[in-house]
Amino acid sequence: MSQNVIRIATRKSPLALWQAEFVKAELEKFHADLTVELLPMSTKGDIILDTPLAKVGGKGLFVKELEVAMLEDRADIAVHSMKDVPVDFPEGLGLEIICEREDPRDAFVSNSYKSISDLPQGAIVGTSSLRRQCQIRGLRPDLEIRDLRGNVGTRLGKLDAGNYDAIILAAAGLKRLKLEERITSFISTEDSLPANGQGAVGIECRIDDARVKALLAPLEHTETRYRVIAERAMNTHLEGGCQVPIGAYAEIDGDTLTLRGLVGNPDGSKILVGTTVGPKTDAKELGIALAKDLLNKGAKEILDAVYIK
Ligand SMILES: NCc1[nH]cc(CCC(=O)O)c1CC(=O)O
Repeated sequence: MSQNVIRIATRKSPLALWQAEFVKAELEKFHADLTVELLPMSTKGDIILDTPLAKVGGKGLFVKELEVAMLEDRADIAVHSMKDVPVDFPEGLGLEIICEREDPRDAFVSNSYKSISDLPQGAIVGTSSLRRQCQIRGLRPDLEIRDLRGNVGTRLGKLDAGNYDAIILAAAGLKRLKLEERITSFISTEDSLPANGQGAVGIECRIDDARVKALLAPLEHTETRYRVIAERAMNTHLEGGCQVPIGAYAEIDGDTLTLRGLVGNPDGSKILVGTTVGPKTDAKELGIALAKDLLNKGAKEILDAVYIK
């Protein structure tokens, strides 16, 4: 590849394109003579739209095609929402960069009600995330959760069509798409612990590509990396894919990292929580320690029951 071009493999959804454009702008800001090209493509996860995500299964539904493009040298990098990035990477590829995190919270969106607690008895809430479903049902067992698929615009359209009383989306996605005014209220991380990596964008590339790695280096955000490493380590140790009711959220104060974790069942009748605190440089160990703590409390039985369904 010519010395001053970087090709970004990206999904075609508005959010994926926003993220790719964001990385393009950042790269061009740091490297005045660099040309950044976007290579938009469809992934299996974009094509299978009529099946609930939890049933489609398969890690990396949204990333495989992008990875093949990098391995075949049709693209140099791929930009991902960290919460959708699988644990393992194909040989030759790695997650080189984690960019600064956007708002990690879940957002409550409704045309009629102000918040989860404002919803009437038996109201219908849209989400396809077992993690969100579990925590909402934990707060309000009377609510009815209905599946909600599609990209952010499609989901808002289904709310506006009257199919739901409220829907839950990641605040980061709405903010990035300049749809922040659709957020009725933010759900605190106490009421809905975010998914590991939520709100953070990561960049994958060929691990032996020194040229690209040097160009990407200024986009790294160290604090976000520690937080995401801790969250992902917890998830990995629990053997959680992206479609399980697991929440993991780390915050840093000075050199101290506090990681909170949650495992539950989809109907919210069982919810386990735990916290670990330690030096941020031990991020991975803190994540594993919290996973072990949750397993000791019975997380495995809860997760096994979810996987069987
Ligand atoms: N699961 C899809 C997905 N992947 C990343 C985001 C939002 C942005 C982010 O978390 O970085 C979303 C949408 C949502 O969960 O509402």
